[in-house]
Amino acid sequence: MIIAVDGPAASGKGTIARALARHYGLPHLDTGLLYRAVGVSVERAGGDPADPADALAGCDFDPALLGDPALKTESAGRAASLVSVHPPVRAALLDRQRAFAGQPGGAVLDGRDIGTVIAPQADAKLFVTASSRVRAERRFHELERMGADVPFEAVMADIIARDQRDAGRSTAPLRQADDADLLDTSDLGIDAAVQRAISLVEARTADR
Ligand SMILES: Nc1ncnc2c1ncn2[C@@H]1O[C@H](COP(=O)(O)OP(=O)(O)OP(=O)(O)O)[C@@H](O)[C@H]1O
Ligand SMILES: Nc1ccn([C@@H]2O[C@H](COP(=O)(O)O)[C@@H](O)[C@H]2O)c(=O)n1
Repeated sequence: MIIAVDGPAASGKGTIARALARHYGLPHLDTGLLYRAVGVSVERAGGDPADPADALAGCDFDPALLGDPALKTESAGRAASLVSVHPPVRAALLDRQRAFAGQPGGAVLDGRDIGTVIAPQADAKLFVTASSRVRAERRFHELERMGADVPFEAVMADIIARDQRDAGRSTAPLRQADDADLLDTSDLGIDAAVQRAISLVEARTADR
C-alpha cells in the first residue's frame, strides 16, 4: 500500500505520515529532507540556492547529510524552498522518491507533490493543512523547544513566504490532488489528527 501525505509547512503532515507508517508497518520517507539536504549543501559550498546551477550541484550531496540536525532549522527550510523551484533539481530527486514509493509492500511518503507527481497511483492520499496562524504557532513552539530564539512574527512571515513559493512555482506546485482527502488539523490535537488520518486511509482502502 502506498500512502501519499502532502501539505504546507508545519501542517503536521510529517507527524501524521510517521504515525501511519507505524500503524501499517510501512517504511516512511520525509521528502522535504532531500530538498533540505540540497539547500544546505549549496549553502555550505558557498553557493546561492536561488541560482539554478548552484542548486543542481547541491543534488550531489553526501547521504550522511540526511542525518544532520542542521537540516531541521528554519534556514534549511528556506534554502530547501529556494532550490525546489528549479525543475532540474526536482528531476534529480525524482527517481529516488519513486523507487522508495515502489518498493515491495509499499511505503508512506510526505512532501508537497507526492500525490500529484511522485506517486499519483497511491492507494490513499491525504492533503494535510491548518491555518497559517496555527502552523506558525506550532513551528514557533517547535523552535523554542530546540532552543532557537526566533520572533513569532518572523516565523509567521516565513510560513507565508514558503506557502507562496511552494504553491506558486510552475513545476510540481503544492496542491491537493483531485483524489486526495483533505485533513484540516487546525482544531485537532495530534492524537485526533492521527485517528482521523487512519479513518481516511481505511475508507479509501477498504475494498482493496
Ligand atoms: N495536530 C497537531 N496539533 C498540535 N501540534 C501538532 C499537530 N501536528 C503536528 N504538531 C506539531 O507541529 C510541529 C510541526 O509538525 P510536523 O513536523 O509534523 O509538520 P510538517 O508539516 O511535517 O512540517 P514541515 O514539512 O514544514 O517540516 C511539530 O512540533 C509537531 O509536533
Ligand atoms: N516533496 C517536496 C518536499 C519538500 N519540498 C520543498 O522543500 C521545502 C522543505 O520541506 P519540509 O517539508 O521539510 O518543510 C518545502 O518548503 C518545499 O519547498 C518540495 O518542493 N517538494
